[in-house]
Amino acid sequence: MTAPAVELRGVSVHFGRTVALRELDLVVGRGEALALLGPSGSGKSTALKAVAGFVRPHSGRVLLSGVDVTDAPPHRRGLGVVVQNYALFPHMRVADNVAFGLRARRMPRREVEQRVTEVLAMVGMADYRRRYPRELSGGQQQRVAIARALAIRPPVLLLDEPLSALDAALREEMLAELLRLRRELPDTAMVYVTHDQGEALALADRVAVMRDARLVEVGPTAQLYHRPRAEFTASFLGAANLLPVELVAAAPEGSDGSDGTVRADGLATVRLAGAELRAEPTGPLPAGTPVALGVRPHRVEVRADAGLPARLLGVQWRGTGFRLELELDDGSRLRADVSTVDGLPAVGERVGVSIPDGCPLVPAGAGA
Ligand SMILES: Nc1ncnc2c1ncn2[C@@H]1O[C@H](COP(=O)(O)OP(=O)(O)OP(=O)(O)O)[C@@H](O)[C@H]1O
Repeated sequence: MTAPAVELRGVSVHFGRTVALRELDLVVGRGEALALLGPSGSGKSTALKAVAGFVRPHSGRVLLSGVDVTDAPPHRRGLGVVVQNYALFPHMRVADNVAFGLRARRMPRREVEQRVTEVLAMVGMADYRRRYPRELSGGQQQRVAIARALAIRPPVLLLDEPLSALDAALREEMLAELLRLRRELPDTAMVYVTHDQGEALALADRVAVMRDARLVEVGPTAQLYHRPRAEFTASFLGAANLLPVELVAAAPEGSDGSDGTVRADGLATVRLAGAELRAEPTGPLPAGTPVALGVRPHRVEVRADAGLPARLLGVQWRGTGFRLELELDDGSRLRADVSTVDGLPAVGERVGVSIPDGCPLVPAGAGA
């Protein structure tokens, strides 16, 4: 079996008294794209720097293709690195920026030429090789930075918020470019640091959610989106409403459902504001722990006449639709995204809310 592209084993990083990363275990397969997703200060960049060799772990090991590189300097790790502010050499032309790592490796001149041409074409910058970085737009500089990182044909490309300095339209364009690059380079693993869930969902095969220097949850992107195990994941990835519910009938561990507590489809029954709903436990729900139902705003239906009784607290127009703020009769607040407010009463009036069966059920406070 081939070794994974990247392996972090119990990696902790301290900066003075600050613990920036706490015993992180993470594996990235060959050719796999993993997004490190989390709020500011959660330790994402520190994890990436530990892989790159820019910070020294306090404890734990870093392996690349099965080789322990914990003590190796960055330039001996053979990785491609792209950071948020491009960091091109300002006094060098585009072609020389891209050739830098190849020359440092003493690659013959002709091959350097070929490789520079190849990677600049790959990022759509073939016509800009004689420009200086200051003569390029932000998006173009970032393309050159990616070309420079790819020039050495690294087995792993590390990207730290590569789109965060770009405006919204350019971000979209670059995201599409990165997706195309992924298809062109199926053997290159990517570790992608972002706080933007949209980027993580679009690019990653798997997502690792981080919070307060810890890994909260890691799994295939769609699984984390649809079946988060932690409350924090549900709220961060897809901005779910987290509604405290009462568990009426759950799956006892090892139950096949024959005792009548769970139906054959594995859904549990919960009570929300006096009504019963069916929900999907995404992991064990230890007896007696409070549980929360993760309901994404676009799955909430609001009508004038039917459903759970609620009050409409506010309406925001968002161009593509409306975001409603609601309060159920038990006091829980929730957001709903709807395409029209036709037929709904005014703010302050009573409405009916319906929540579909099958929403994920998580232990309240998990991942906190
Ligand atoms: N060189 C440093 N010296 C001291 N503290 C640091 C250093 N680098 C990071 N930290 C601290 O370590 C913690 C994790 O930082 P890190 O940059 O990994 O977070 P992040 O999740 O990447 O955040 P952001 O999205 O804001 O970049 C933070 O509390 C940060 O202040």
